[in-house]
Amino acid sequence: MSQALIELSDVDLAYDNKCVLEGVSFSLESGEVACILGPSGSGKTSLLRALAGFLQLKKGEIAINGQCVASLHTMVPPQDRSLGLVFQDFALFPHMTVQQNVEFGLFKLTVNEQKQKAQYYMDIMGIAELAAKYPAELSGGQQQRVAIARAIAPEPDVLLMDEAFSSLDPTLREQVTHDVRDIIKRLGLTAILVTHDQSEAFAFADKIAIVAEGRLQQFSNAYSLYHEPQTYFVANFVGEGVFIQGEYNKSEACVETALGKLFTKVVKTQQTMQKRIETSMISSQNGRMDSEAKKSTFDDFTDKQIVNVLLRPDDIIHDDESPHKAIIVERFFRGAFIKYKLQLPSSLETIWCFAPSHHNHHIGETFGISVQLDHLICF
Ligand SMILES: Nc1ncnc2c1ncn2[C@@H]1O[C@H](COP(=O)(O)OP(=O)(O)OP(=O)(O)O)[C@@H](O)[C@H]1O
Repeated sequence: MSQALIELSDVDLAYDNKCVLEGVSFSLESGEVACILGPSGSGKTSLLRALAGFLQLKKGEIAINGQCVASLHTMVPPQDRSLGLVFQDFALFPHMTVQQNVEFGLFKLTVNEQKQKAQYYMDIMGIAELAAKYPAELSGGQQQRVAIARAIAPEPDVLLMDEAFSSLDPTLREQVTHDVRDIIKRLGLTAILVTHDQSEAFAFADKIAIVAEGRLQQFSNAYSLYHEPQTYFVANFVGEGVFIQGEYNKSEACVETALGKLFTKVVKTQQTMQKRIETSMISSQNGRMDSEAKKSTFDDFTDKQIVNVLLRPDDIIHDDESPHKAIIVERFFRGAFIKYKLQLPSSLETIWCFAPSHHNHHIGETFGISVQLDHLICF
């Protein structure tokens, strides 16, 4: 098994004994790209600062390349951690040209080597023709490329970026995010980006660490975060979706909701407080149950227990043949599809539904819906 390049073990962070994050553990292998994602004030930047060597740990350990760089009693300074840093405001030296900025971290090399290496990374970042310009003469996107070239030119083990794309306008941002990921992957760099923007995290990262409510909620790839959320917070935070209530029916081994009976199999997760159910099939219309569901156990649930069932807009299909009807309370035209907010008449709960754009209905109309998903998440 390959060794982790970065390993955080049971890390606690605090300011003046006020805890920000507790028990954070995850690891990254060489060449992996990760994002730290979470709401404002959740501790993303604090975690990056701890990785960079600007914030002392309260507990736990951070190792880079197998060497402990941070613990309660250890704080290897930033310059000795083999890191490249890119900040939200790029922090370029305004009195230096692009070339001088990129050469800045190469002071240990001869002048010739500095020029060659700077040229190489300016070429890679597509900024070679800007070499003689000053930061004030560059666009935001160009400044960002210079900041990354400066950070990676000394060939650090790890590239750390704090909201590195957030000052770019949305169109440029999507393209630059894509290009930078491409370059990072081509160079085989290991990188961590802090962001509050989930679509940026989805586009950029192999793995995403979601921090909120004082802890690491989940560390996994985007698909797992969306389809297999481990906590109620992640289910709510990632993607779009709502919870509707259901009642666990032990004798029929299903969850009864306003959209019919959902037949399920229980999947054990690390969570002890929260329960996740995975359906092998939804049979709200015909009451069927597949063989996997029959084999299931429901040890975590008691009969008639009320559970919250996560429904994503893409789980709800406009289906006029369905016995389940819903009233359109809001609609958002999105070009290729329409996003409808629907109210279920029997429970007054609201759910979302994506329908193709030609399924053009208006507020107040009622239409048929069915649930179509291969797994279902309940808490
Ligand atoms: N130097 C500091 N001294 C005291 N408290 C701090 C300090 N820096 C951050 N905090 C607090 O720590 C918590 C986490 O802050 P942090 O900046 O890490 O969050 P964040 O997720 O990066 O937020 P944002 O997305 O808004 O930048 C916040 O409650 C913040 O007020």
